Amino acid sequence: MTSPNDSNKDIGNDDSEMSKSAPEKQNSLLAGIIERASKSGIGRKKLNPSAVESSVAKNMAEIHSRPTKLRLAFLGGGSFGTAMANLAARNGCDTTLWVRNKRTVKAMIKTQTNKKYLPSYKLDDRLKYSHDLAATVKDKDIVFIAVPGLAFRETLKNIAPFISGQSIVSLTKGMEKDTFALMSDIIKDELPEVNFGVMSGPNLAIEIMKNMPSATVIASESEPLRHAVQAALHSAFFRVFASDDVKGVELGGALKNIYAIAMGMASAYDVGENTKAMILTRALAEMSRFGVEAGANPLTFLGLSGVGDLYATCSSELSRNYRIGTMLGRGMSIDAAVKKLGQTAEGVNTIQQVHEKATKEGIYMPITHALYAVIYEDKAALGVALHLMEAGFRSDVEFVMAHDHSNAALTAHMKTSNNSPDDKKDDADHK
Ligand SMILES: NC(=O)C1=CN([C@@H]2O[C@H](COP(=O)(O)OP(=O)(O)OC[C@H]3O[C@@H](n4cnc5c(N)ncnc54)[C@H](OP(=O)(O)O)[C@@H]3O)[C@@H](O)[C@H]2O)C=CC1
Ligand SMILES: O=C(CO)COP(=O)(O)O
Repeated sequence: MTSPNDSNKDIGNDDSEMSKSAPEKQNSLLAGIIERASKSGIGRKKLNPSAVESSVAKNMAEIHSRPTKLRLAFLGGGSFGTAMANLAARNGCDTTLWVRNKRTVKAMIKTQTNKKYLPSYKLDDRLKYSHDLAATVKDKDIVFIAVPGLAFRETLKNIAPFISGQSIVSLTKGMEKDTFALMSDIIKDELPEVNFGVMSGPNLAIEIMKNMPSATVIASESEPLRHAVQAALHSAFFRVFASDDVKGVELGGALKNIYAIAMGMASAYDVGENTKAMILTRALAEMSRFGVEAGANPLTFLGLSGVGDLYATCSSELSRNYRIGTMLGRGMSIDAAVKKLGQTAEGVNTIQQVHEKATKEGIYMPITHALYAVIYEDKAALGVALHLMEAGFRSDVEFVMAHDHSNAALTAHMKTSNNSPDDKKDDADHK
């Protein structure tokens, strides 16, 4: 099994990428796509490589010959803010990336790289950098925010004096500490007049920097804002889909971090594919159950921001949440794991928020509660996992067949005759 450190080596040492110019990188990537596309036709209808090539090339040429005139600010110089700002600049938008550290800004201007978070990737020449928050935000069409959830409210308060008609789009996949507020809630609190949206999907920043085809979702009640975000970021390598279910899209991005930690932990125990599939699918059940209680549409969880992002983060060591889980599974404490990671892992706070909220409101979230017990109550992981497996009979997809209470009664009956008082208590907690 690869260790978190091994994966960091992969991430940081892609020197061949650095030495290539942007057109060279695009050409070699295109060649790779064309080669894979033509191979995929073997044994069936053969694809004509030149047709694929000309259609992709036409798409790229169109994008670059029609640069949108959108003026964009991206706040947050971590991996995701940088990756998204780079996409927008490459699409021809007038784009400024705000970074809080003055020295980092100087270094970025000089090297056109983000040495701390994306060290191997040359950023687009047209991307501008600034340490001046007011100047970055003023006179922009859209302000994208990609700071950690714990810094989101403070960032909004700081930009509030300079907001006069700009739209705000949150790229953050977290929750506020202790308030259970999502980023859209914080925007409504701090800037009640503003037009806003949230963007979320399976978007591992490094893969985006490598131009690996990816997709995301912009959710907003405002159709013009949805279209503007699509125009700003859409390219041959990055598709932007639209939704009007803000809550559902945002919760998909925030909740999946919990299960990425669980899956990282499971991987440290070398579990099989059946087990991973069970965790992933029951995680999706928990996410949609929780989402519905919060007013989201359960079908949203079947989209890119739900199952899409859940899959990406639960299966990749590029996910920081997954790496936290792996470290926990190997016996490290949560504090030590967070320190070693040195980057944002929103799931660490989200587990606590969701555990508390679900307990208070009686929402059935067994995986979240189990993970909380292991991380914060020092319960043995294997014992907790066994206990989870012994939980009562339930229906598979609750929106197809509602949970059957006669099964719950049967389970309770079996437990009373077989199990210990502790099990009884836990079972009752879960109803
Ligand atoms: N990375 C990814 O693949 C993806 C991340 N996201 C989400 O984007 C958000 C940001 O993540 P990401 O970019 O990866 O995080 P990183 O850990 O890579 O970077 C965090 C950035 O935020 C800055 N920052 C921290 N605190 C503050 C503050 N109080 N005020 C201003 N800036 C601050 C950090 O600055 P400094 O370096 O000075 O500490 C750093 O530039 C998260 O919610 C994450 O879930 C979404 C999709 C994909
Ligand atoms: O949200 C992400 C990918 O979609 C990034 O996940 P991590 O924050 O776990 O790295």
